[in-house]
Amino acid sequence: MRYLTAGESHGKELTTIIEGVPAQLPLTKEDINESLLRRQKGHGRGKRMQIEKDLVDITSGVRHGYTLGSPISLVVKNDDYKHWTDIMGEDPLTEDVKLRRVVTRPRPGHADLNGALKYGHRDMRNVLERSSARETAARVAAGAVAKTMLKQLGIEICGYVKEIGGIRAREIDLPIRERQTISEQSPVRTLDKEIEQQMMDKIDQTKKDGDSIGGVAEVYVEGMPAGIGSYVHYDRKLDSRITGAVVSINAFKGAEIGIGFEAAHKYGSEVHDEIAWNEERGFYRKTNRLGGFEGGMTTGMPIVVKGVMKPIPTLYKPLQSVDIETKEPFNASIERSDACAVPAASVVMEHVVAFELAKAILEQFPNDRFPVLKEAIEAYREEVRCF
Ligand SMILES: Cc1cc2nc3c(=O)[nH]c(=O)nc-3n(C[C@H](O)[C@H](O)[C@H](O)COP(=O)(O)O)c2cc1C
Ligand SMILES: C=C(O[C@@H]1CC(C(=O)O)=C[C@@H](OP(=O)(O)O)[C@H]1O)C(=O)O
Repeated sequence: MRYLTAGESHGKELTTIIEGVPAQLPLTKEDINESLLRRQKGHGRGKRMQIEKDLVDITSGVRHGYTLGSPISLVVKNDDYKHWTDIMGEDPLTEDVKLRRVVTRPRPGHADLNGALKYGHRDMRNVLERSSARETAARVAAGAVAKTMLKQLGIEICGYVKEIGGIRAREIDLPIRERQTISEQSPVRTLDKEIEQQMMDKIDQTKKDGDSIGGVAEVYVEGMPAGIGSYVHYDRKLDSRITGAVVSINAFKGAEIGIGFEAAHKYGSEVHDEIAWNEERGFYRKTNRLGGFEGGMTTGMPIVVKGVMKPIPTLYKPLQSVDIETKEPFNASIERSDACAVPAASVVMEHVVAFELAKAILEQFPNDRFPVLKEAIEAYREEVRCF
């Protein structure tokens, strides 16, 4: 299974094409819309999210609520496009618009300058339109299809916020359903009610100061069978695929599995999870410090992945940069931006991880027809339990 996305931030629409989804998987647009709307929520976002109402149109690959096995295309309209037709439409730019709206001032921390150097664009709008995290709506749409498949295979996934601007959530051990409900109700999508208000205050203060903040999101998965992924080749190691997918999200700078970087200063006896066995579960680990992975394969324990998001680069508080035409230094000033998008990004992270998990499952089991896949996974789970 693979996917491509297309679309500019202020263009007409975003398109996602997913290839390799098995036939006969029950799939409706409500499954996808729920995810899209969740991505739009979260304290700290700017005015753009009040303009958009992300709803999907499934334009191919699904009939009467079931996938066909053919490519699935998903379209999400940009409601903001109507305000940008002179700049983003098909007609040539008028001189007046050129003077007013050509972007020659790169923002530190965004893709503007590198993209201009690479593709030779002197109007950096040609870069920022595609480098914008608006594209994450299209990725969430793909992930929602993957999540729908995983759910029907008994695999549940949830993303939430662990830290915003230095305010950390406590470690709270909850079953997946509670994680889903609690994070959903939280305006900052955290599981820790006690620090929720502090996180919001921090975001509000940062916004007042014209600055931005980042944080840490976590994704938790229950129900993945042991032995998904492989140790035999570098590009089949599922932990590396997942962390790669996390770092591919706009503004994500790192990812860790389980205790991650903490392992650097602990003894082996404090890190590795002891193996146990009982009739009901088969083999399991007594603890889960390694976050559900050993040797690039799932252990059957919950998967725990964290991702760190840097602060948003577009700041009201100006940072120094240099105009690419005049070569004069200037202080960047902006019209609108998110102050903190970690809550929204936790939803994006949930969906990119879901896609990688679903893809790994489809590589390992019969993947043409969903009912056959489901049976094969059930048989495999039983085989592993009785091993
Ligand atoms: C959900 C989400 C919303 C974002 N919103 C903004 C924004 O409003 N302004 C901005 O400058 N960057 C925003 N970003 C981050 C930029 O897209 C990102 O920093 C940029 O593409 C450069 O990529 P890099 O930070 O990964 O190097 C957002 C990221 C995410 C995941
Ligand atoms: C549109 C989304 O996020 C955008 C991501 C983004 C960026 O530079 O990454 C910049 C902002 O866009 P605008 O300049 O139009 O206000 C965010 O709103 C979205 O998440 O759907």
